[in-house]
Amino acid sequence: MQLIALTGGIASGKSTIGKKLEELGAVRIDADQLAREAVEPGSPGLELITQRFGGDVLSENGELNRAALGTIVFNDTEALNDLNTIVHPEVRRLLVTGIDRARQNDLDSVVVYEVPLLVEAGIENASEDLNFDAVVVADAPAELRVQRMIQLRGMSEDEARQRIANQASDEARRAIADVLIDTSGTEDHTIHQVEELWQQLTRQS
Ligand SMILES: CC(C)(COP(=O)(O)OP(=O)(O)OC[C@H]1O[C@@H](n2cnc3c(N)ncnc32)[C@H](O)[C@@H]1O)[C@@H](O)C(=O)NCCC(=O)NCCS
Ligand SMILES: Nc1ncnc2c1ncn2[C@@H]1O[C@H](COP(=O)(O)OP(=O)(O)OP(=O)(O)O)[C@@H](O)[C@H]1O
Repeated sequence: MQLIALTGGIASGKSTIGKKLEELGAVRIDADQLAREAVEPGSPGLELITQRFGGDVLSENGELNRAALGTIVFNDTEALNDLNTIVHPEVRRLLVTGIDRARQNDLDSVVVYEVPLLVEAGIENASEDLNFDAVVVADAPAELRVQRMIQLRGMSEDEARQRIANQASDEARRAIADVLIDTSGTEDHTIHQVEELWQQLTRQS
């Protein structure tokens, strides 16, 4: 089994790359998805969030109101740290379960862990004991990512900049990259690089 970390800033194209790798045969594990599972209704994670942030972060049906919580935590570093402390251990547990499952299903599988926060506090320890075979970084300038968030996701410019301000710098991510995928061009350009990466990965195994 090969374990690949796929990281990048918000709206850098991680999902575009992760989905293509999955199409080519990789097992994709998405940290954002695991973070959602960690706070499903009835979960200890959601209970802890309600204790810390109050009932206003729940919607009427008892689910997490993500927009409300996002507005709080992306404007308050301490609140974001508290949220990370609640959610990240459970993400980590779900990740290890996912990796074990992939290994049991196929010893030769290529597992791609798509994780926005690999170099930030909370998740960075992952690289030490998980032993990634390679770290792939989706790389596009922050300004371009702001434009994507505004145009494609309907975010305000302030919101988009706040999200970026709460993440590591492009330089910090580049410093841990074994493979850099330039996502500043067309999607076809990105996909082409992913196909080349897949060829390299499967030649090795
Ligand atoms: C604050 C929440 C509810 C906002 O939800 P929302 O649906 O608006 O965003 P979503 O979860 O889809 O995340 C979108 C992107 O925001 C960025 N982001 C999310 N969480 C964080 C964080 N803790 N720190 C910095 N950036 C973050 C990432 O680039 C991510 O890909 C949610 O992001 C959350 O629960 N975050 C804490 C858990 C976490 O760290 N998730 C990231 C992967 S483990
Ligand atoms: N060259 C490119 N490579 C990848 N995505 C691109 C490119 N050009 C434009 N895009 C668009 O930019 C957006 C990138 O979103 P994507 O969900 O792949 O990023 P992400 O890094 O997973 O974001 P998030 O951190 O929010 O999960 C998509 O809407 C995609 O269509």
